[in-house]
Amino acid sequence: MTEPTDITPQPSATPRCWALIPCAGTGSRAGAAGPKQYQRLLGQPLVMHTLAAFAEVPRIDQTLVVVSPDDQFFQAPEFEKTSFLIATCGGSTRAASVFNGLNALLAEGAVTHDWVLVHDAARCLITPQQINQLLDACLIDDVGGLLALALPDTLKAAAAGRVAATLPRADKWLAQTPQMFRIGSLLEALELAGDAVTDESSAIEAMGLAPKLVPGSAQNFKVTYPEDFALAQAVLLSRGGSISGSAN
Ligand SMILES: Nc1ccn([C@@H]2O[C@H](COP(=O)(O)OP(=O)(O)OP(=O)(O)O)[C@@H](O)[C@H]2O)c(=O)n1
Ligand SMILES: C[C@](O)(CO)[C@H](O)COP(=O)(O)O
Repeated sequence: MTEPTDITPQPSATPRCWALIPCAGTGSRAGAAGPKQYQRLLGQPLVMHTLAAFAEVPRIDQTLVVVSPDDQFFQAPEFEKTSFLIATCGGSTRAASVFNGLNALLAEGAVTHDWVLVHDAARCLITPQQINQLLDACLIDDVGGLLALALPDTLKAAAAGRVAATLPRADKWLAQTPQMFRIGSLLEALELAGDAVTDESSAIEAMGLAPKLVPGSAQNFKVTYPEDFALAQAVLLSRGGSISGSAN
């Protein structure tokens, strides 16, 4: 008698790496006319600079951009033949957008054992080299990790607008993105953590795990305030970028 065939889905021998780009924020602190991720830097929408970096990393199998349900930006004809996927499942918080995006990845054929690199659309100065450094550090790690910057300045605690204390900073890091974890672990962690967490690492930490800190770059800042647009464009220019398309 022949053994029954086991049709239970098995984790693939080599897990795939997906990128998930939360792009559903309103950019309220940036003071622009519309969402900051679509403001032009060197003539290109900010998020296109972000996506260009991921497109240059062969180990990223597929990139999914999470936008708000009413977002029309990627419906323009020029995006008909793009290499990335769009999911209109953005939520009211970043955590909700990421959670919904992870489920969209599973619907696209990802499995829970695969890796996901979650990266803010608004961090448009990320480089393929930095993404590769995170991959190198985390693909051999049980938990995963994130790009982060060791605190470069003296750290003060405040009370009513005055210094209350100078804090030790040797163990302090600024969290950046990408943040890289197994899809299944991150889904479970976000489900437990809820909407309050502001990054993926916080959710994983709440499960009692210690993500790896991978040194990033000060240039990988998040465009957050009005003055950040000019700074980001200056960095792009310093890397040899030139104005293309219609400048803003
Ligand atoms: N509901 C949300 C909120 C944020 N984001 C995304 O998460 C990234 C980082 O968030 P942040 O800089 O806080 O963006 P905004 O929420 O857009 O900015 P603000 O807080 O100033 O309104 C951005 O790429 C943003 O588009 C998202 O996908 N869904
Ligand atoms: C995820 C993040 O980029 C880490 O620094 C950041 O927390 C997201 O920004 P937010 O303003 O906290 O939503």
